[in-house]
Amino acid sequence: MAKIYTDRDASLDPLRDKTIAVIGYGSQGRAQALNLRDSGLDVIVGLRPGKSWELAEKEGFKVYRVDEAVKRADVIMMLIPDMVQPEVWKNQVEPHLREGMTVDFAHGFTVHYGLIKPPEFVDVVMVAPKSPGAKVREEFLAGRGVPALVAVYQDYSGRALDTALAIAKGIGATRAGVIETTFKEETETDLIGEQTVLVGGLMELIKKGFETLVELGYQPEVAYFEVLNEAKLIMDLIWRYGITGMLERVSVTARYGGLTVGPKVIDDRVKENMKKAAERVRSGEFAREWVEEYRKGMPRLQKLLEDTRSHEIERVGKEMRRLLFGD
Ligand SMILES: NC(=O)c1ccc[n+]([C@@H]2O[C@H](COP(=O)([O-])OP(=O)(O)OC[C@H]3O[C@@H](n4cnc5c(N)ncnc54)[C@H](O)[C@@H]3O)[C@@H](O)[C@H]2O)c1
Ligand SMILES: CC(C)(O)[C@@H](O)C(=O)O
Ligand SMILES: [Mg+2]
Ligand SMILES: [Mg+2]
Repeated sequence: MAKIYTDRDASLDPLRDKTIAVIGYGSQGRAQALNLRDSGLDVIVGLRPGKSWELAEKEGFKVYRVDEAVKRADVIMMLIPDMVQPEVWKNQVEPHLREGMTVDFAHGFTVHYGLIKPPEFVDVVMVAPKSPGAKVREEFLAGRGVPALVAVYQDYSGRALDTALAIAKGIGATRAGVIETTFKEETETDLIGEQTVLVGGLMELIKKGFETLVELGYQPEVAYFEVLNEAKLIMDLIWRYGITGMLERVSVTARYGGLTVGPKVIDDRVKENMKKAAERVRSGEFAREWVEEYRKGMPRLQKLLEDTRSHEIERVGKEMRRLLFGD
């Protein structure tokens, strides 16, 4: 049984009288910095000059260059993109680390795949929200939290887990539930999950469902409402009530059709494909490919993004979202 921590099991004490430097003010950085500050903790932000710097200052933070922020802090939160972390670490973080500091990650990628090798005199922990950054903030403001995973990679002080749990509490995650894991388990499950289900799988399922309806001659707007907009509404039912709970809340016709046809569409070959993707993550092959793509300037990523942007579902989606949300 997984070890799960909630608010009762965590205290903010390990972070009191400490300065936390949140490095990066993007998706996770902004959400976590704001939540930690609202939890009464001392937070500064480390960045390079640019839009994020202006935003963080506008939102009331003292902002410093990364090296300067590291010098002023006791706890460093590495919330910049995974591929950017190794260089920033080498040039601006590592040279200024002092004995007994804590370094926190929101994903284990760089440490697990050996792109960052922390010195032995610091605690190395991870608090990985199982959520996009915007929701980390939104749920916190609503008095709730998103679940997270917590892990200790290196326990120099003997109190690394307490510090990690304090971070989890400060960002609101213990309100929801925090599971203890390892850097390896978090890194591999996060990558496998986002590639096969959350980002890759969902996106492809919706696109292929849309293409199928449009190719059969149905109106693209009808197809959009059917397979994209309503996917969120059905997902909300699964999220809140579970799969059986969702089945209980759709028509008996949908229940029978879904249960009989679903496994024919998403068949065992899909699972075999998922296992292949998982193997590439577990062997480090995906990480090597991604590092290489990043070094080349990400031409493949740009091309794929452009193809996605020009897909018909995006054109129709823009119109339909204007109707739904007025934007
Ligand atoms: N995005 C998510 O929802 C999410 C969810 C869970 C975990 N994570 C993890 O959180 C970490 C941060 O990811 P993110 O998506 O929030 O990042 P992001 O892409 O939103 O980070 C952008 C921020 O990093 C700053 N930045 C970029 N390069 C920099 C540099 N050289 N020096 C200083 N600052 C720089 C930018 O100014 C900006 O403030 C990653 O490890 C990621 O895997 C992200
Ligand atoms: C939000 C996700 C997909 O869960 C996260 O893992 C990420 O990499 O952005
Ligand atoms: Mg991820
Ligand atoms: Mg994730």
